[in-house]
Amino acid sequence: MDEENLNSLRCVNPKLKELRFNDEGIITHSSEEQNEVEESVGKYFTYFRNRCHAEGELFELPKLNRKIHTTFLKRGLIHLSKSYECLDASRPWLCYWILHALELLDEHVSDDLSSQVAQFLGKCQCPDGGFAGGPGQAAHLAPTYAAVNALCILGTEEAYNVIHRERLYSFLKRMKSADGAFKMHEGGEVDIRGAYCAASAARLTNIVTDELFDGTPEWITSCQTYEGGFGGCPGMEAHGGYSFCGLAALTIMGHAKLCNLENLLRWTANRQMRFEGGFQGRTNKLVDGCYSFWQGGAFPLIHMVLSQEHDSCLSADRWMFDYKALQEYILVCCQYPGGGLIDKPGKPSDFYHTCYCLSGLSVAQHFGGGNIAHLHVLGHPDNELKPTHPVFNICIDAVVHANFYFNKLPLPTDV
Ligand SMILES: CC(C)=CCC/C(C)=C/CC/C(C)=C/COP(=O)(O)OP(=O)(O)O
Ligand SMILES: [Zn+2]
Repeated sequence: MDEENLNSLRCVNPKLKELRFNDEGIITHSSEEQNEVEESVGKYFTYFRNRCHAEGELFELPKLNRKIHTTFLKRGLIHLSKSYECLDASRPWLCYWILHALELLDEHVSDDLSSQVAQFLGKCQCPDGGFAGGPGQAAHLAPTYAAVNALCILGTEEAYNVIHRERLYSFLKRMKSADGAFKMHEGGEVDIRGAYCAASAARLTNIVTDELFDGTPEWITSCQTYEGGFGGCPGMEAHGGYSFCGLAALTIMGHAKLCNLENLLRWTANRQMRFEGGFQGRTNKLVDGCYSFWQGGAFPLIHMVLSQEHDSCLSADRWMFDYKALQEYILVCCQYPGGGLIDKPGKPSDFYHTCYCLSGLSVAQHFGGGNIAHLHVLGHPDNELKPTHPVFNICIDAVVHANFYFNKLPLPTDV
């Protein structure tokens, strides 16, 4: 199409009316948005630096406002505002997001509240196994993953005993298709989240059998795209959320090498934004604090597998991503003054972003060099979070404790 036609098309098609010109040529709608984000993020960095200079040495360190985030989180465990009504089918998720954020901050939940949460999650468990988004709803793999994670974070005998392992196993088997993929719920969509949610819940509760994941690693691998990341299903666009699910599920199944890890590493590393320091979820999209974990969490997993093969080029001082820039984005741009963390400047806080921004911050602090031996806390030393387990995204001590408890129990007999 020649220049003249292109110009008239822009005028005719209302969807393209956002297109603007500048001296260098066309600015697309998405590059316009990218410019706006860079401008607002830039203001935050500038504001932070000016404030540091004004207030002197003591304030030169970006600080995690633990107190205000803790207050926000603890209130959410007891009371949710009306704006959370739309998450009525995601109630175990809310428990998980809040509990995980609190454990990262090393905040204690009282025995009484812990017991109330465990009992509530028990009400979300379905008679035929698995957990639903709320009491009386249908079992679904996503809230099942969230409920198992939340109960493992609580880590009490009462919480562990909520999980009916035999029925959980039966539910997971019912969700499995012949090609190795998992559907999210009875009659529901098949996508890579299903494989991860099933693998994570099964591994934590020690109900993994060869039969349960027969063909699953191959199906997951078929979701890797030409870009290097994973799509939700074969043929879909690569996305950080799906890539994490694919890689973490393959890791649980001991088959991470089935996919092309070099391509995945290149694609993931290139999703870190050169100006903002945070990650985008997919090519040509905007930075978002939650991808600090969905993308950032892939590095320790990739490191774990590749370092077994190429020891020398993956030593602790060969960073796979800019862990300082990620910490800076989260600390400077993603803390909401009223408590909680956010997607990007200008957005309100919510429990999802609080959970995944803090999870990403934990990864950047503890796994910047790939393995846990090297801690790099940007800013105030008090910013240090507990290390999250990059496979399950609950803290490592909670995984160890759950393994200790469930690995003593026998595998379920076929039901
Ligand atoms: C365990 C589990 C259930 C994991 C979920 C993983 C996850 C976050 C998947 C994201 C899916 C997706 C295509 C989002 C795009 O949203 P968007 O278009 O609003 O955002 P974008 O512009 O940043 O891509
Ligand atoms: Zn987000």
